[in-house]
Formats: sequence, structure tokens, C-alpha cells
Amino acid sequence: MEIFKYLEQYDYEQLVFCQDKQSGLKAIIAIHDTTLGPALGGTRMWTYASEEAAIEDALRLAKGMTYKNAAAGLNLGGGKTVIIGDPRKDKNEEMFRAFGRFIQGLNGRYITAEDVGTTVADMDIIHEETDYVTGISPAFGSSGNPSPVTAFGVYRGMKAAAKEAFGSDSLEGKVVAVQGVGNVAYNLCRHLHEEGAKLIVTDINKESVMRAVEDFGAKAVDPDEIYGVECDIYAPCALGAVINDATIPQIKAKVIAGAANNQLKDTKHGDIIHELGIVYAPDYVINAGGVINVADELYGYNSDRAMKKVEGVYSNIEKVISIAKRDCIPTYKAADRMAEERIERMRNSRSQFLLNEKHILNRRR
Ligand SMILES: NC(=O)C1=CN([C@@H]2O[C@H](COP(=O)(O)OP(=O)(O)OC[C@H]3O[C@@H](n4cnc5c(N)ncnc54)[C@H](O)[C@@H]3O)[C@@H](O)[C@H]2O)C=CC1
Ligand SMILES: CC(C)CC(=O)C(=O)O
Repeated sequence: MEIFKYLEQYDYEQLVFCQDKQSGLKAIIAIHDTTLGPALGGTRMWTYASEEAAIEDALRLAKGMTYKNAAAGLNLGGGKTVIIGDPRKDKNEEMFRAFGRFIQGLNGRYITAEDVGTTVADMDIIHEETDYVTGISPAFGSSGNPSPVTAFGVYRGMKAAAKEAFGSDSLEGKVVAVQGVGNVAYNLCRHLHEEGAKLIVTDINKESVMRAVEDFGAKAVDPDEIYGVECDIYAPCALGAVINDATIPQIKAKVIAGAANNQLKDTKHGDIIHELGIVYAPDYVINAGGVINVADELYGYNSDRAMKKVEGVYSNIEKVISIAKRDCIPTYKAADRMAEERIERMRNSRSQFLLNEKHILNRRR
């Protein structure tokens, strides 16, 4: 990958490589765009096949955060970190302390939170070194694990997408195929089960599957089978790029609505599912509940206020669908349009000169 060419092509601001020999930390912080405010996005710990794959993931996820935060109405830019390693074997306290110091060194340009492979306990360790971390323990007056709130937002967004596809937002009796039943999707399954939806689940982790079978009466299928099952709604809740040339011909669902980031392998796959008449709830709009929740910590966390905003994922999905219909475009493009228009409006409004304490005029006093 020609890194500067890529950064220029997709308007990235900064890519930071962090190495700490003692703890084994190898982290990549990608900051995409800070027009709306500091870049907020989680830290993913994963065993990447190559350093290039890790860089690509950080970059793609960071750009997704710019769009997610903008579309959610947050005054935050987009960034993300990936830590290279196996979260089950390679974590240690010094690693997250070292990582916290690297974040502190960015002086507020980047604020982190949980993502796949990292936990509230990890955020608490980072917090020993920096205040630029969210999703820390409720004991600190913070919001804790974002996953249940992300799940609630996905549930709300799924209902809005169902209303468009089926004429009603009730999920009672609807068959939902859930791919990956981890932190977010387990909580999503609970909401769906409580509303009377029928669940088909899969995961590469057998224990997670069994928990959903036992707790919610879900039917289990093998990971490769999930795309082709007879269902009304397909909910990708594992990793990205699952909507692709190989999977689209198998999908029988009328709605795709799930938590995973970067679900479309390529934008052309968003065009194809649109042509097939599938209602696609764009990933970064439907899964914004977690970031909306952790962002509230920056104002002094208030759960009621945060949950009210997360309920708005429903109307945000409605808004995206109506832009898509108005402009005759697929929903993924409508979501991009919504996010980009907000960033441009704010960029223009911030172009006016404002004196602040760092300005040269102040230094002369
Ligand atoms: N946790 C959060 O608040 C947010 C999460 N997301 C996204 O939602 C997705 C899920 O996040 P979490 O639930 O936090 O992660 P998680 O790691 O708890 O759950 C992911 C699950 O997917 C399973 N999985 C991995 N590969 C699979 C495959 N090929 N087939 C089937 N299952 C597979 C894993 O075993 C795991 O149980 C991720 O893409 C994440 O980036 C997005 C926004 C917020
Ligand atoms: C997990 C969230 C708190 C932030 C994030 O990184 C995301 O929404 O993907």
C-alpha cells in the first residue's frame, strides 16, 4: 500500500504507529477527520494476517467513525485504533498503560473506547494515563460497556427498516438471522426475543451459540450457512465485508440490519442489494448507539439523556430511507450524503475567525 497516496485519496489527517517493546504493544491509531471535533472511536484488538491488513482495518474503521459521528449528530470527528494481537492471550496491564500514554501524547485529537477485543477493564487501565478515554467503569461516573446500548440502537434501527420493508415496525413473528452472537448481538437477541421474533444464530464460538439457543430458543446454524437461511431480516453482527459477491446471491432476507462495521465489501455491493430491493440499514447509522452513549461522558454522563439520543437511531434510519427515495439512490449513499452535508455545513460555519487562548494575539498580551 502506498500510504500517503491512500491518505490523500480518502482525506485522512494522521496515522500513528505506537510500539512498546516491554509490553509488546503494537498499535495503529488512524485519525480520519476532525472537522466536527476530536476524533472518537474504539480500539480493536485482533490477530491480523499482516501489518498491511491491520493498517487497512484501522483506516477503514476510522473513516467509518467520521461518518458515524457526523450522521449521529455528534460534534466529534472520526478515528480508530487497532492493536495487533490476540485479546485472549496477548493482553497485559503495561500494554494498555503504554497505549494510554500514546493517546495522551495526541493531546485530545483522539479519544478512545471499546471495540472488538477490548473491555471496560482495559479502558480503566488506559484511564490511569489519560482522560481521553470513554466507556470506563460506571464507578467513575462513566457509561461502562457500550455494547448493550449499541444493541438497543440496532434494535430501534431494525424496526425502522422493517417498517419500510414490511409496512409495520413490529418484529413479532419475524425471522431474524443473527451472524455472531457476541457482546452486541446477545443483547440484540434479547430485545428481539422479548418482542416475539424468531431467531436463527451462528458464531464461530460454540459457547456463544449455545447461550443464545438456551436463553432465547434460537435455532443454530453453521457460520457458512447463515447467509442462505430462510429469514425476513439478516443481522450481520460479527466482522465486516460480509455483503459481497459470494454472499449476496444466497441472501433471502428483505432487510439487512446489524451491528457490524463496514458490512459492504465494496460500495458496488450496496448498489447490488439496492437493485435487488433489499432494505439496507447503513451500518454506521444503525450501530451508532454505543458511540452516542460513550460520547455523553464528555458532557458528564447522564444515562437518560444518552438513551433518549440512542432512541433516535430509529428516526435516523427513517431519514436515510427518505433521502434515498427522494434522490433515487441506495441507502448507503444517502447515509454518506447526510454525513458529508453535515460536515460541510460545520466546516463552513467554523471558517469564521474566533480568538482563543492559543492565538498569536493572546500571546502578545
Ligand atoms: N461493541 C459495540 O458497542 C459496537 C460494536 N460494533 C461492531 O459490531 C460488531 C460486533 O461487536 P461486538 O459484539 O462488540 O464484538 P464481539 O467480539 O463481542 O462479537 C463478535 C462475535 O462474532 C463472532 N464471529 C467472528 N467471526 C465470525 C464469523 N466468521 N462467523 C460468525 N461469527 C463470528 C465472534 O466469535 C464473536 O462472538 C463488530 O463489527 C463491531 O465493530 C459497532 C458499534 C459499536
Ligand atoms: C464502540 C463504540 C463506543 C465506538 C466505536 O468504535 C464504534 O462505534 O465502532
